[in-house]
Amino acid sequence: MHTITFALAKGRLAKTTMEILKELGITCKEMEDKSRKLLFTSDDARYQFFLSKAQDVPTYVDYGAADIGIVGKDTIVEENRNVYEVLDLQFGCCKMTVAGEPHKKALLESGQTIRVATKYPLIAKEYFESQNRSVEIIKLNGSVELGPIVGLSDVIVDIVESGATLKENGLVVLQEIMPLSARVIVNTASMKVKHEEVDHLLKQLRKVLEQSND
Ligand SMILES: Nc1ncnc2c1ncn2[C@@H]1O[C@H](COP(=O)(O)OP(=O)(O)OP(=O)(O)O)[C@@H](O)[C@H]1O
Ligand SMILES: O=P(O)(O)OC[C@H]1O[C@H](OP(=O)(O)OP(=O)(O)O)[C@H](O)[C@@H]1O
Repeated sequence: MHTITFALAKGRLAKTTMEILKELGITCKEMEDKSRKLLFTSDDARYQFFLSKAQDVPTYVDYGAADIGIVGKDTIVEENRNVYEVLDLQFGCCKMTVAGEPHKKALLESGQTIRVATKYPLIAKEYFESQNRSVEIIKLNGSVELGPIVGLSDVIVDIVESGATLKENGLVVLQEIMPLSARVIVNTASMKVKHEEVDHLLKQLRKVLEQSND
């Protein structure tokens, strides 16, 4: 029996991720303490897990420091690591979009070079390349909607969930890039060496998803 190590994304996705693991019977009393400890062992000692910055989850999984990761599709695409994406967990659902002031639609559809502010430079680059659009990408680290408002950029590439942030700032979705949700990623070597354990976990996860869809 191999121990399986999970890398889990901190932030928005963490609560539901932990609830799903609980449904699989993977619990960790230790984690409920408010300590500075980072790496935890499950109560049955079969699993280890840790929470990290979402962007680091694919890195841990790529290097095999974690066998399995749970993280948003946006992070998987942007980090572009060598990992297997094996399951859509169907929560944390939102969309990657191009957004801006409504009158920027014409500029976006023209041949002119446009400025794009984003936390996701790779996703933006690949999207506009696929559209044969020439763009200048400006990397921001948060509150990306400020870009068009203060005149830093023409448009943004960013996540939209309820649309409230766009609306409150006079922006609209101009183009949809891709749907997003939390996904399971697996280290390529663990997929072979720990096949039995990984396969068993994925089967259980699929069952949990089916039950929640009923
Ligand atoms: N409204 C939303 N905005 C952003 N991300 C969302 C939203 N809804 C779901 N998600 C998912 O949650 C993940 C981001 O969660 P998190 O709380 O860590 O966000 P963050 O604000 O980008 O974090 P950071 O502080 O590291 O920049 C995204 O990768 C995405 O897959
Ligand atoms: O469509 P909505 O429901 O309004 O959600 C989308 C907003 O939430 C995220 O920002 P976040 O709160 O993570 O802050 P950040 O911009 O600082 O990353 C995202 O970048 C959008 O700004």
